Amino acid sequence: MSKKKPLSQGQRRRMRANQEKRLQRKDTENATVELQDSSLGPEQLGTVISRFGQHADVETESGELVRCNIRRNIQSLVTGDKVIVRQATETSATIAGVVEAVHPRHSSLSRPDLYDGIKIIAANIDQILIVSSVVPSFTTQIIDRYLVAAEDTGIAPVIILNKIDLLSDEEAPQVEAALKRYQAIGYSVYQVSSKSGEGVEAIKALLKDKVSVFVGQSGVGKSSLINALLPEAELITGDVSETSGLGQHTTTTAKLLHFPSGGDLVDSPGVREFALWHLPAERVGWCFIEFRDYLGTCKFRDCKHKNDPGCAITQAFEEGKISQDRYNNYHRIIDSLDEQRHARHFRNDTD
Ligand SMILES: Nc1nc2c(ncn2[C@@H]2O[C@H](COP(=O)(O)OP(=O)(O)OP(=O)(O)O)[C@@H](O)[C@H]2O)c(=O)[nH]1
Ligand SMILES: [Zn+2]
Repeated sequence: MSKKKPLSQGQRRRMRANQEKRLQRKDTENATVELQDSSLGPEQLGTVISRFGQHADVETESGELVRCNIRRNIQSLVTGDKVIVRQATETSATIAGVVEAVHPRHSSLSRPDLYDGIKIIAANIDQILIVSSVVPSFTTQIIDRYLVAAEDTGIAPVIILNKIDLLSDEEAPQVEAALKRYQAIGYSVYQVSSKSGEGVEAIKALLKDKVSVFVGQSGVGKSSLINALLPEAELITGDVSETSGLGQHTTTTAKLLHFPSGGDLVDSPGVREFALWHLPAERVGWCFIEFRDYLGTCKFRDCKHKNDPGCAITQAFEEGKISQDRYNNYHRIIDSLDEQRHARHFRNDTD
């Protein structure tokens, strides 16, 4: 008769751990079964209207807004995502559906995040509307920074100059010339006044059939412009607000809204603050779209495109193929990125 050897402490521990794992697995299996048992309907296509914690508000193809649980295997889910949902057939509970899967994104907006490195804040955006204003002063520096940030995402940027009711005859020629330079390199430019309504119809046409975000510095008139286009919008303020009777939650998360004249808006304080953060210098050059033809043809691979011998960018600038303004703004951006990097370096040193 063979006598079983008593288990060692280590073996006991391992066995116990395995049992616990098995039980946990059963738990999750049960949870899934429970959801299936609560009679979920067929799969439908939907769009994430907003995401908060473990839940998402999804608009189904039939236009219904459904608060959903999110399947655990879904790694990332943000406003604008196209999803497959199943709705509970008996919908007395607040949570009335499940997000089963996410379709691949054609674009995403992200911002730096203290913990994760990069945090995606919205998906499937078609165009970034860069709002600038003639007041307090018109400046291409800011526009170019936003253009670079937009080009980096691969989402098409459009330039909107707001408050044209305040444009003086004195300033007008200089502003017009700057806008023409943007058109010459391929950007669309719109001039509006959210106050007088001038140009607003053209913006409505621009928004149709697209998902747009408005970005720009504080005070340029983003809220005013959105109000002119979306009169019934509960504009995003970062306060707690209600979403279609589905209960209270904080809407600092991006939210998708429909324009009555067609097209969608994705908005949040975070989206509006979308800006240039750290990009490698080569990437900044590529984001100046008229530089692309010349990139890679400079004499030195690490060319700074400044006083370097054999620089194709500087040559193009000298030949008038790149404007003085854009050339200067490129160097301003590169210099400011260098400063940021130094500041970060210094902070890290003192940690
Ligand atoms: N004259 C004039 N004033 C405008 C126009 N659009 C906005 N304003 C004014 O500009 C100021 C700033 O407008 P907001 O819409 O709050 O600007 P914002 O870009 O949303 O600003 P933040 O909320 O700080 O990001 C307000 O006093 C508006 O009334 C315009 O077309 N013409
Ligand atoms: Zn160069």
